[in-house]
Amino acid sequence: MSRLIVVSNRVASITEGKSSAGGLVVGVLDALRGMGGIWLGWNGEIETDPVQPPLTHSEKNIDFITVALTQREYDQYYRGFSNGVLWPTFHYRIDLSRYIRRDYSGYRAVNRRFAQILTSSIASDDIIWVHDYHLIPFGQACRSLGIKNKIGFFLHIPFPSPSVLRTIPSHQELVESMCAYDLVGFQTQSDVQAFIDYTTRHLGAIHIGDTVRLGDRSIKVGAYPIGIQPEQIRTLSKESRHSKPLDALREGLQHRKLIVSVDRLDYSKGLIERFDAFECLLESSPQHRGKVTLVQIAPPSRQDVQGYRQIRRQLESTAGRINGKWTELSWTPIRYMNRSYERTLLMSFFRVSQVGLVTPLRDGMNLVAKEYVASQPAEDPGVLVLSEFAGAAAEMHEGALMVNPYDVQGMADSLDRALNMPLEERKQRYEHLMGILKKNNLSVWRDRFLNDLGS
Ligand SMILES: O=P(O)(O)OC[C@H]1O[C@H](O[C@H]2O[C@H](CO)[C@@H](O)[C@H](O)[C@H]2O)[C@H](O)[C@@H](O)[C@@H]1O
Ligand SMILES: O=c1ccn([C@@H]2O[C@H](COP(=O)(O)OP(=O)(O)O)[C@@H](O)[C@H]2O)c(=O)[nH]1
Repeated sequence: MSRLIVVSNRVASITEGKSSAGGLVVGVLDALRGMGGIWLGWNGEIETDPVQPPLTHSEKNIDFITVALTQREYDQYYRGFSNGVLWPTFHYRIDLSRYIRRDYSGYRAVNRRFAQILTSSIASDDIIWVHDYHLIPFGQACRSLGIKNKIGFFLHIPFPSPSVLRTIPSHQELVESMCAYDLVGFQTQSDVQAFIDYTTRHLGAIHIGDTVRLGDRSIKVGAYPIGIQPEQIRTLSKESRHSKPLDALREGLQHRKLIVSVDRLDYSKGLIERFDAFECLLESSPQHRGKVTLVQIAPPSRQDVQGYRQIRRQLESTAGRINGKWTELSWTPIRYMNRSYERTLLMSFFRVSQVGLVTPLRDGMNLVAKEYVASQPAEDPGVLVLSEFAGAAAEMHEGALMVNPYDVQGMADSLDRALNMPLEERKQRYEHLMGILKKNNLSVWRDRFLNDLGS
């Protein structure tokens, strides 16, 4: 049987119970656990010495091959081009993008290095599944080393419209390199369409059915929205019901209603607009004052990348201003926490809340939206308030209360509606959403992608 080789920038530690913030790691780990294989990627370490050989170890049915980055590789590949250019541009924040030619060269060099490492572990019938924007040219690097295996690429973040993508000076080379894959998968149909638009308009590719033809290459393209394991999340959500942190949360709330939000501290997540919307709710619906608390969990992320420190400062000052204005002796409106929690605990927080507030300005998928619903008690479910710009909106728009995160008053109105929603309507929405989550769970995502890659 052919083996699965997963290649991604971030590699999870499989240690049970260890928290890992970030949807890619959570999703890929669950997918690999199911079938075993190899996982190649960065181990999160930065070496001061020149390039170190890769480290290997096995845990359960997964063999890990991990690589430390040198400081220069980290600066150019991860901090520079991946998170200083690709991330902001693909999330439509071209104002935050800082293109430096040297970083782009470093980005390509790390992709070549990872491909080189793979050559010593690969068998001819292995299937290679490459993940995310850090590794766009990885497939091409493999091809130039003579690797002929099936290679699929899945982009976890949005693919921008051609006019936005073209702001990256090396856009053409980048997208051409995506054509070295046999299958290119995206989170939503609009991402697929944007890729087809670019390749047909700017590369002269031909689009026929589910393939794009460029020269002698034929690349399958499709939408593969990443899912979760709803039953597993449901079980997790009940596991910590007697834990100290949950007791502390309950005690602090004093029977008030709870709105909960969980995001990496990233400018794409719409945190400032969300805090403004919560304040707008307090202003426009006085009956909620003193009766509802917003808990925002926001673990710091990529703090050495430009744009992230600034959003952190802005959020601290927004939360401080709102709390300064509205706090009473027995009530703090926003509880803002810059730390990560284990998923088990997060799911239990979701379970005791009345509203899950997920309002990114752009997001590839947003697994938190799905986890929120799966954590709810069927007999008294909370309401998901969801941004139309999250990838999850394509599947969840009928069951969630949809909002435009740029419309602060609109979000406040939806919060008011969610907080007052009758039980019957909440149950109907929940049942509908759970049906979708079960139908397109994480195994379906993995199997659909791998079947299409293998066929
Ligand atoms: O590895 P980091 O730089 O610390 O960042 C964490 C991860 O963030 C992004 O996650 C994305 O994948 C999710 C699952 O498909 C999706 O729901 C979410 O919308 C995306 O933003 C990033 O794409 C990963 O590569 C990072 O590891
Ligand atoms: O303190 C935290 C915050 C987040 N997460 C997990 O990290 C993932 C975040 O994925 P999402 O797709 O929502 O966004 P991303 O961070 O990948 O952009 C979800 O599975 C969360 O449950 C976690 O385990 N602990």
